[in-house]
Amino acid sequence: MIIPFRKMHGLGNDFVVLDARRAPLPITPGRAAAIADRHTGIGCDQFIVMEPGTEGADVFMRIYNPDGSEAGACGNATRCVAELAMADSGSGAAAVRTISGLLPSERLPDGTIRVDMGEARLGWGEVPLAQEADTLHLPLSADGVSDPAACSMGNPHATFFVPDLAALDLPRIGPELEHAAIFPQRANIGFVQVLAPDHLRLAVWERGAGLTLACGSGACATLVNAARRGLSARAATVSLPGGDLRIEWRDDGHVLMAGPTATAFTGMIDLDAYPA
Ligand SMILES: N[C@H](CCC[C@H](N)C(=O)O)C(=O)O
Repeated sequence: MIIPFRKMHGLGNDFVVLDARRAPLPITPGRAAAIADRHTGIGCDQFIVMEPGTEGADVFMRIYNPDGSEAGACGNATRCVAELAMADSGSGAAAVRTISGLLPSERLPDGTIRVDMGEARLGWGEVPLAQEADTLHLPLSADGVSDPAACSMGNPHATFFVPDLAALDLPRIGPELEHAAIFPQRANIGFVQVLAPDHLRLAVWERGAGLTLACGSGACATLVNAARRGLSARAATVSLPGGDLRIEWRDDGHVLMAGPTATAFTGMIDLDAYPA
């Protein structure tokens, strides 16, 4: 089955996007992982399938990590899929549904996309954690980092506050933290340096993907955790290796994320060339 694909990214966090809104596609976790492989597939941080929208959504977005695991949120991909839905409808707004909820999105005058990423979930059972714990101070550490906060944006995030990001060996400590026993569904691990109350520098070791140039849900979780700790305001610029996102934790608990989208190229893919 030969079909078109679109290679997109949000600040370098890159995606292969397939469109299954008009007809279902034979996608399995194994085939998603094979297509995401950067040597034997097209290669991407997340594999995205657009499906028909339900219950007020213009589109349903299914998210696979390169290890084949399905994720409940992907902020950078949400902006990209919202952009595609808006281009199709000719409107300046679109609602994207994921397995975690409905995400209203809009194009801002400067051309960036702002997504209401929904409420940050702060309870230990919502992150989720394996046992009851104070999500502001988790009993977890690794070489050079300790005492993270945690929350969910529809996917699990831990946030370590560090004095100097450049001093950390993230490929060494990321995997052990991602798979720590306290995270029954693993977790995305953020490392943040607070530059100012309205400016955070963040790097994320992503669950199922490793180090990425940007993580939208991670930027949201980081801002929320920093504000909860009194280390930042409720709105800030989050600077990731791939660029900046503007994040706001609204008084109603919803988290707004604004940032760019880009299409790198389009092409055709033969799904039968990839093992199901
Ligand atoms: N690795 C994440 C999914 C992608 C998140 C990230 N790319 C974003 O922009 O939010 C997880 O397993 O929860």
